[in-house]
Amino acid sequence: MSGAGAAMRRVFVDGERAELDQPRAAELAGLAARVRELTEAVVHTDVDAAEVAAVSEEIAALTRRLAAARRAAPPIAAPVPGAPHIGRQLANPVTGPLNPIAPPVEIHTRPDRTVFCDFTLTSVYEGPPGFVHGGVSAMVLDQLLGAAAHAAGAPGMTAALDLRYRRPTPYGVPLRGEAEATEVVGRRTHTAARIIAPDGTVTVEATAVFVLPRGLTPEALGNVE
Ligand SMILES: CCCCCCCCCCCCCCCC(=O)SCCNC(=O)CCNC(=O)[C@H](O)C(C)(C)COP(=O)(O)OP(=O)(O)OC[C@H]1O[C@@H](n2cnc3c(N)ncnc32)[C@H](O)[C@@H]1OP(=O)(O)O
Repeated sequence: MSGAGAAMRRVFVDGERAELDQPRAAELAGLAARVRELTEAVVHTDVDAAEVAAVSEEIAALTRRLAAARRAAPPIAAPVPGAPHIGRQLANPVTGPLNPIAPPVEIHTRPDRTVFCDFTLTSVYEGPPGFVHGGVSAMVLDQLLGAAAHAAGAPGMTAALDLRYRRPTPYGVPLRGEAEATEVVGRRTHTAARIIAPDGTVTVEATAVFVLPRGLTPEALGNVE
């Protein structure tokens, strides 16, 4: 086996990546949360030039301190019996608590194997003035659709993603994402999802096809019921 399937096998099956226990993951999640606040402060700051220069220097020094002990690749969470595999990618750009660029979005699975998330995007994700960037909506939906395929017991990589932007998506307000698998055919899982604004308006609809890479089984990836 080669390519993505082989890489996933090395990380999730053979345990090639560093696996963090919960207390260590929580420490680093706290660090990432502070960096998210920093990012927002940078986007909105109006301090004077001297202060910008001084803060830039301090941040560069902090970066050097963190880089003093650097992993070769992002770590994953140690497996927890019964917990979904999806939660193991701690640095995922959508859901990863360790990744400052992730909102992060927490995805939940219902007993009927549909998935949902409640999340708020800040103005750092602005695309058109006052609204969420369409690529950011796509990224959240891709992850949510992937989670729906996973929840259905038929995970895979995104092979096709189709989006319909019905209305602009506001930021700074609570959004709801919903997704479900609609059909599983061999290694292919068809899924559908949407983002819903607080007034109930569906702002973005998406469908996607996920394909399990050749040579991998859902069971091999673990935690698929
Ligand atoms: C395994 C992962 C588990 C991870 C653990 C759990 C994670 C829990 C949630 C995570 C959620 C993450 C959500 C973000 C997920 C990404 O971001 S993935 C990154 C973006 N995607 C990629 O990089 C994929 C790149 N593409 C590829 O690697 C390969 O094209 C694929 C998708 C693996 C397929 O390769 P292949 O197995 O060689 O494909 P092939 O044999 O030609 O086709 C297999 C079947 O799929 C169909 N198919 C192939 N491409 C398409 C297409 N574009 N449209 C429709 N059908 C297609 C074929 O027609 C065929 O169907 P059948 O004839 O069997 O009915």
